[in-house]
Amino acid sequence: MSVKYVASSKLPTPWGIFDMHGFEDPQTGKEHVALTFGEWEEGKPVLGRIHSECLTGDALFSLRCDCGFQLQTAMQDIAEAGQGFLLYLRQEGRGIGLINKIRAYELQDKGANTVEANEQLGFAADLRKYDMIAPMLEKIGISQVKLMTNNPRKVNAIKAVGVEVVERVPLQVGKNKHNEFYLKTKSTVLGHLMSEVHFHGND
Ligand SMILES: Nc1nc2c(ncn2[C@@H]2O[C@H](COP(=O)(O)OP(=O)(O)OP(=O)(O)O)[C@@H](O)[C@H]2O)c(=O)[nH]1
Ligand SMILES: [Zn+2]
Repeated sequence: MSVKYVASSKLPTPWGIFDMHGFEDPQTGKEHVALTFGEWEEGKPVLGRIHSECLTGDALFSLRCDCGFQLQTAMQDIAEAGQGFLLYLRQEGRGIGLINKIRAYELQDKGANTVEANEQLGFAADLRKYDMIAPMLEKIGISQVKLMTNNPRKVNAIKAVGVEVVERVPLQVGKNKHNEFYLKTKSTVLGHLMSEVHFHGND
């Protein structure tokens, strides 16, 4: 199995007190985190987000993408719903890593889109893997998920590792003038489902 559960603690946030569970992947050396909020009956679908690390958006307030806004909104929505989970997966830059993402941003500053930049660097558009989520979800007692995402390919990749996704919940936040082209590329090239109507925040 790809990841090992290590320890749990409380995580107080502006939206409420989550429980935080740490996992280690001995093969990659990556440390992944699961947050849980409230309680659920085993076997019932649970609202949640499977979030890929974006240091720039999640921690450094970048407006180049929508990651930080999605992270905050997901945590807020989970707390408001009274129950839910968030898996924070350490696969920065869709799996190419932080420094390569900065290289990709440099190419994007010169006109490439997010996919072209990856390809110019010799990477596929999306190198993420989801095999670690099955043991993480099992540990926190979840077998069926209502997944907050705009990415149907991610839904399929998650189903492919044996997780039942019973519903896709759109998570369209954070559109601004710096990420307009990026979000457009995600919807036209990467297949993300974005409707103009749902965008809000930082316009
Ligand atoms: N290589 C690369 N990675 C990026 C870029 N912008 C954001 N990322 C990474 O993309 C990942 C998030 O993936 P997204 O494609 O934004 O969204 P998603 O997870 O597929 O779908 P949602 O669930 O709708 O957010 C994070 O790991 C970010 O670090 C970029 O321009 N180039
Ligand atoms: Zn981002």
